[in-house]
Amino acid sequence: TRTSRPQRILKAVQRKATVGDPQSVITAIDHFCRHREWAMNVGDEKGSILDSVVSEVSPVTVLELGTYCGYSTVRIARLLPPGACVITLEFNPDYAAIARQVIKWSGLEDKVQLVEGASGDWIPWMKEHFGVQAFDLVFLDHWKERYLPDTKLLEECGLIQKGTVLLADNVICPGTPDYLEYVRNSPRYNSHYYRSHLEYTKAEDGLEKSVFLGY
Ligand SMILES: O=C(NC/C=C/[C@H]1O[C@@H](Sc2ccncc2)[C@H](O)[C@@H]1O)c1cc([N+](=O)[O-])cc(O)c1O
Ligand SMILES: [Mg+2]
Repeated sequence: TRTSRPQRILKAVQRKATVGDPQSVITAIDHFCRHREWAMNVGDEKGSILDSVVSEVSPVTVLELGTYCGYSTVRIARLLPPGACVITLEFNPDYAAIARQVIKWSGLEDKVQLVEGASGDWIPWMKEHFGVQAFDLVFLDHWKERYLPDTKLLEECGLIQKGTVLLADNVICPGTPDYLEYVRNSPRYNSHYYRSHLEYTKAEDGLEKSVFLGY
């Protein structure tokens, strides 16, 4: 049967990128998705905003919800200092298998912990299983209807503390209205919208950065 789109993205990485060079992996995926087949990576334009937030926060522990092919995982991990890591949750085993190979090709496997499973099942175990005290940065890019329930779950589990930064993709397209309403109206978050475009297109989209102010 036909290969899957994630398999074709991995092939593009293996053909065009240099092992151990994360930037070449990012460039290969962006070129493939801009000129061959669109795919739901955060992309180069929103990716630059993601980079600036990661650099500004300089996080020790990052949680990514929704790995897909590992594009944003590589973008985040390449900016982390030694000792810092990103835990990324992926529900689909086929996507997870591709992402592991993309992350390995970039040479960043030591900074990444890819966990197969659903965010709702894994978040309550984060402290016990990974020894996480609280996340410095959370990148939300999974099922859009899970953004709000998972944020509330992270709060309940004490994984969001004063200063934790939430960065959410697709708050305009496909859109996460209930999440946006929550973080923008809650007195416990300071929110900012970074206007941009849906990856590889001219449609509007953006990232919402929300800093937790504590209880
Ligand atoms: O639907 C989108 N993203 C959903 C992403 C979902 C990813 O997260 C898990 S679900 C999961 C992972 C972890 N825990 C629970 C569920 C899926 O297996 C997929 O890898 C999307 C759509 C568009 N678009 O234009 O249509 C653009 C984007 O940038 C998008 O991110
Ligand atoms: Mg997205």
